[in-house]
Amino acid sequence: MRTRIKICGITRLEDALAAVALGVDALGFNFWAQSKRHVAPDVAGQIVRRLPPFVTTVGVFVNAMRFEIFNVAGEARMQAIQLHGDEPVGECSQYSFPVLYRLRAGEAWDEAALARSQATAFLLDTPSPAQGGAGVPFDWSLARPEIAGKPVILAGGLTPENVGEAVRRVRPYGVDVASGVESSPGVKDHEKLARFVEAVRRADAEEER
Ligand SMILES: O=C(O)c1ccccc1N[C@@H]1O[C@H](COP(=O)(O)O)[C@@H](O)[C@H]1O
Repeated sequence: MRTRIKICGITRLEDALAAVALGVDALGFNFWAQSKRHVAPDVAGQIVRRLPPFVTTVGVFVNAMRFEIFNVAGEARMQAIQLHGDEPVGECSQYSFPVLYRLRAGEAWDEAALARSQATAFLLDTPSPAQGGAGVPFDWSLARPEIAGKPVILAGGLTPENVGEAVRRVRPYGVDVASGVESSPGVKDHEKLARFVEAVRRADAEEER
């Protein structure tokens, strides 16, 4: 299986186009005002208008009100949303968008509630005082390819150097990275992007042999 790749924290068109040219599957736009990678909805919308088809745009929200999520996701032309705060998992059913729901690795989950939920996938991230994007990996033995029958997207401190090992060990549906492919917050390093994608593809190819 080809591991899907999401590059999160896009704030600039050139970074979005570089990631797409490398064949990534999804781009994340962070609408949490306190994020170092925050992007205004109109700026995100202008970037999205310049993207080719078949690239999923994901709006990242932290404890936002429903009406704000609908307004921002609409204006910025998001195709999916990521709930990355303390939202209860039942909140996923309130949206017509596919929802990536963040789980903190190592916490005790109510698997039955997760299975009943309308989450499309679970984004498994490092528990951290910062809501996300801290660049800190967690113990991957806590991860698995699926949780409650839904695909897992592995996140938290992934880099071009460690993502191959992460994919080999966890075999997640997808991987997600923000800080590990940056030169500074919100600015992607295109060489790191290329090495990240290549490391994932190499791990995928090893699995196929
Ligand atoms: O990136 C952020 O600033 C951020 C802020 C608030 C919520 C989520 C955020 N990013 C998400 O966190 C994961 C892990 O980031 P990193 O790779 O460890 O830097 C990232 O994949 C984003 O989805």
